[in-house]
Amino acid sequence: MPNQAPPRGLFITVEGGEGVGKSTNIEYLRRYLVEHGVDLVVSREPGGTAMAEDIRQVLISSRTEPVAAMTELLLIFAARAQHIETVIEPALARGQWVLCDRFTDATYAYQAGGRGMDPELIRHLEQLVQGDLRPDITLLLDATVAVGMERARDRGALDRFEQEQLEFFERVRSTYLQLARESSGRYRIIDANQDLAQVQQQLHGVCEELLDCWGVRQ
Ligand SMILES: Nc1ncnc2c1ncn2[C@@H]1O[C@H](COP(=O)(O)OP(=O)(O)OP(=O)(O)O)[C@@H](O)[C@H]1O
Ligand SMILES: Cc1cn([C@H]2C[C@H](O)[C@@H](COP(=O)(O)O)O2)c(=O)[nH]c1=O
Repeated sequence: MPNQAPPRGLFITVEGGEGVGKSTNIEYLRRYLVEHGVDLVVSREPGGTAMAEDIRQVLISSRTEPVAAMTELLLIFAARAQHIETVIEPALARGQWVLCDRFTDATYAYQAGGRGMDPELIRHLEQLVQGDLRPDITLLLDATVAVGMERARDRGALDRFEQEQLEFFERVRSTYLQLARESSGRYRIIDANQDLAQVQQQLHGVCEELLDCWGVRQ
């Protein structure tokens, strides 16, 4: 009898502005899903492979030379191409779930919303680099810019993106909220202003929904 391919894994992304709690809550999600038997790959963007992590360092390092918005955008998609081809696609094809800290919605929020680049340009690159690959579900951790930046500052030195003006982060936040409205079927908005226990209570509900969805796929 021919081997049957495993059902394709679920592609989950976590988005939000600086300091809203993505890393902290990805660890909560990872633990919950693994404890419930999910074969999971956790990754992040920019990054997720040795080469893409090198590109991440180039992107986030503070520097005196001004960085052209186009250079930034192309580096982000170069890292993404490497990440998709060597990590994300193979994992999904093996039936593993992929939980990724940021993906292309971050490019719409930061490069289009924050920097003012034309979203059509991002759509072209998205199609070129990703083909049909899109997240199945996106969790948006939404907090006010004041709350997120206070948490980011308490954590330590700020990187090149974190040194932007408050208006930049307001545009990033409103772009994320607009994306969530436009793709409401894919998005789950989590109120990340709350304390950690309350945030994780909201995430618990999403995890149950994800496991139900998994049951349907099996
Ligand atoms: N709900 C919360 N209430 C209070 N503090 C929190 C909460 N969530 C996270 N933190 C703290 O805020 C800081 C930033 O959290 P974390 O690094 O998880 O955010 P992040 O979204 O990954 O940040 P960045 O995108 O800037 O890397 C950490 O010190 C974390 O312990
Ligand atoms: C994927 C992606 C990321 N960025 C920016 C946003 C953040 O400031 C940094 C990554 O650091 P973090 O620890 O995840 O906060 O990169 C971006 O501008 N565009 C993107 O597509």
